[in-house]
Amino acid sequence: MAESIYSQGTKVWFEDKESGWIPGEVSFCSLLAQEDGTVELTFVNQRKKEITMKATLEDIARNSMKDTKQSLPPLCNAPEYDQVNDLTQLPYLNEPSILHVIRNRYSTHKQLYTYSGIVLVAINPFTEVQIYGQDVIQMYAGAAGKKRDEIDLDPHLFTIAEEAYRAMQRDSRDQTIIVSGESGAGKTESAKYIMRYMASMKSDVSNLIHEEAASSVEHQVLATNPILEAFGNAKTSRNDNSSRFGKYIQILFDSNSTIVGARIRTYLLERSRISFQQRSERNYHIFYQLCQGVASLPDSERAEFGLDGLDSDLTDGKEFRYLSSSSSSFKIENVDDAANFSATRQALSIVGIDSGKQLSIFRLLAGILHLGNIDIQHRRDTKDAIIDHKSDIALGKAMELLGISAEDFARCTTKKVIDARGEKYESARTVDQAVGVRDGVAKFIYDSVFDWLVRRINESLGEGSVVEGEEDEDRTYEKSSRKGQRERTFIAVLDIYGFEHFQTNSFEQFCINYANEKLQQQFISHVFKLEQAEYALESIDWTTIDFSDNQPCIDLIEGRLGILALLDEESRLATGTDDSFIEKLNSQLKSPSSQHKGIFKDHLHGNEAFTIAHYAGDVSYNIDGFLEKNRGTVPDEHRDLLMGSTNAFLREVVEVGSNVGIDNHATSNVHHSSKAVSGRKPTQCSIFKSSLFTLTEALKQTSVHYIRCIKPNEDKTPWMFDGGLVAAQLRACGVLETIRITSEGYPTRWKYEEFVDRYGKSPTYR
Ligand SMILES: Nc1ncnc2c1ncn2[C@@H]1O[C@H](COP(=O)(O)OP(=O)(O)OP(=O)(O)O)[C@@H](O)[C@H]1O
Repeated sequence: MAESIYSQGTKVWFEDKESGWIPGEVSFCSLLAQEDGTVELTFVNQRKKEITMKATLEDIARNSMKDTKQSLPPLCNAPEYDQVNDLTQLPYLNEPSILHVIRNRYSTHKQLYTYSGIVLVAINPFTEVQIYGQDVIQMYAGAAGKKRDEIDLDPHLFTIAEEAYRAMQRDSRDQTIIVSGESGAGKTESAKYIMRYMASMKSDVSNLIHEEAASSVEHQVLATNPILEAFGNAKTSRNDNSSRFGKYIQILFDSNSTIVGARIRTYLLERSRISFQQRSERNYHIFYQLCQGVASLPDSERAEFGLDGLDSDLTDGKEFRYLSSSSSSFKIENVDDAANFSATRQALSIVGIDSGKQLSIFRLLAGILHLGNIDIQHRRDTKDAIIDHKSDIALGKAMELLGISAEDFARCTTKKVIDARGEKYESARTVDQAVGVRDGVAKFIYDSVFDWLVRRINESLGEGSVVEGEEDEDRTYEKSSRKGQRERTFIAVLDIYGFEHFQTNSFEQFCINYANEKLQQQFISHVFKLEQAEYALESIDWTTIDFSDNQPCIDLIEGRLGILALLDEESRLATGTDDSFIEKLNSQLKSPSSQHKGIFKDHLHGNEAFTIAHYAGDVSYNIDGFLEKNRGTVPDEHRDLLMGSTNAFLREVVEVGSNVGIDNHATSNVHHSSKAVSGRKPTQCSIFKSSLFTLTEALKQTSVHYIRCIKPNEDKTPWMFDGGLVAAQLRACGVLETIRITSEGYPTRWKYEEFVDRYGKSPTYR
């Protein structure tokens, strides 16, 4: 059979600098030496270039040249496969063939979705497409219970939603739909369509989307979207509505498969955005909504908040430092912040956060904005920090809103208390330190407000005040839920940031890529198991097939003496700095005998960064700010000030914010059965690690479905397909890896009849 693979006229793909891949064909082939089966192959590509290669039949069968390890050109599929719904139906599974099908479906036929086995590949259209209406929902719901190839419907998000719903009903088992992809790829939009689909299963969805004041559970579940977006999304250079946190939303169903509530977990809200935004980016939407919508608030609050003046012409009103670190306009094209403010308020009311509580939230947000306007200067001739008197008004306003004494705040911010063998004395902070403390307080309050909101939504939508992680142990399928109904199973949507690799990568990318390593591991083992199951079904020997596991990379990050452990150790030392952290990394992880050799790599530019060989490629992390971001907390004096505030809501919020970390940490310590680190404030990475642990454990208990969102071009242009960009994302999200696994085994799949039809003929070598 090997002889006929590259017979004359066979279509192949060639790598091309300009277009990624271009077609070509075998123009001539001859068997040079019968004894070792050496064949000379001549190809001509689309650019009329001739390429000649010598290969043995063994090389051809293996698809790589033994001597050079060079690959032979991948084979092209026949044109009738150009639009297949499922990539795994391709007789030849290789990168160019996959790209060709996806490109053809997307750019020519305006089809966003393609299956790749258990994965749905979703390409962002960057324009409105009429495929999510009630009529379409009904079509997909109408196909209930049928297999994909038994229905005459295009691949769709709704197929995945429907499959999850039916599997939940059939198996009484929890389901998770993992939606991943890079920023702007369409995860949040996809997650919303799936949630709408679920919400519509027993209701009239047109009501759910348009009706103003319904209070059905479905409506409450959908109302979580605008709330989370207002508080957790921001304009970034890549996406005007970018989610700056990960979320796992479980939609809870009773035994009649009716929605009875929802439960939300969130991961790692980006805190740094509160005090600083890059050029052309914004702070969280809610701040602009509040400034633009303040006119709609009662007069007393309007005066108290001190935001007036901003509601006239925001483009040149940059009164608030926290909203003006980027030089861009405050406005987002086609976004009406004032209208969105009323939508956010309405959604808050729907989930049971009344207007009194809403004002309490806005009071804290206004407090944060004024806090940012407190100027910190040098005391004359020294480096010591003092609060500039010109910002006394901002200080007064911020502290009035936060219910804290301005004098106490000013003192604690400019001076720190040092405890030297039981004797306490005050020492001045530098300006940088004081600014860091001021911003740290703002970030801490905002993060706590976010945690509080999530907890309130969970209480109101069915979870009660269950601590994250606890319910995984305690939970039974018959756990009682709200309104006296019984929660039986859930369908969850995990909307999580994909693998990130920027010019400069920091703590956030490190955490995100760590999460992706964990999810990738589960994904690959899932795919591998399915592959094995298929071989078993066909009675094919699969014992020789191996796949590369990313466990060594996970060990490097979360192992006992791995990067996270060293980061935490250094963060807890009063003397710890970013420099001492990287020195520690280098000394502990870089020795020639280290088990992490090849995964923890030298950085070309010395001690500013470290490099990890991730499954999706090498990423260098700049260590600047790692420790500060990881500590992520406020000094004890400030915590005391916040906890002693006369603003009862701030106290409540700070309590929730402080406990989220501690609960997580305690849970993770139980899980890992290591000694509880009592009295220590959990660091950001330890909180993240334990919430990831809880997540991966939860995923193991559910049946998982995968949606990989892909950004087809950087310019957000509808129907434009940049092959190189798409290939990189398919690699990062594991689609190409699954193809590789398949290729390690049996990459060519023909139906018996097709096989006889093609290979039943005699070889065509001359
Ligand atoms: N199915 C779709 N139909 C039409 N437009 C879409 C669709 N999916 C995404 N978009 C467009 O792409 C933009 C980015 O999508 P989305 O916010 O869902 O990306 P994301 O992957 O969640 O990004 P981030 O990680 O930054 O939150 C949307 O605001 C919308 O304009």
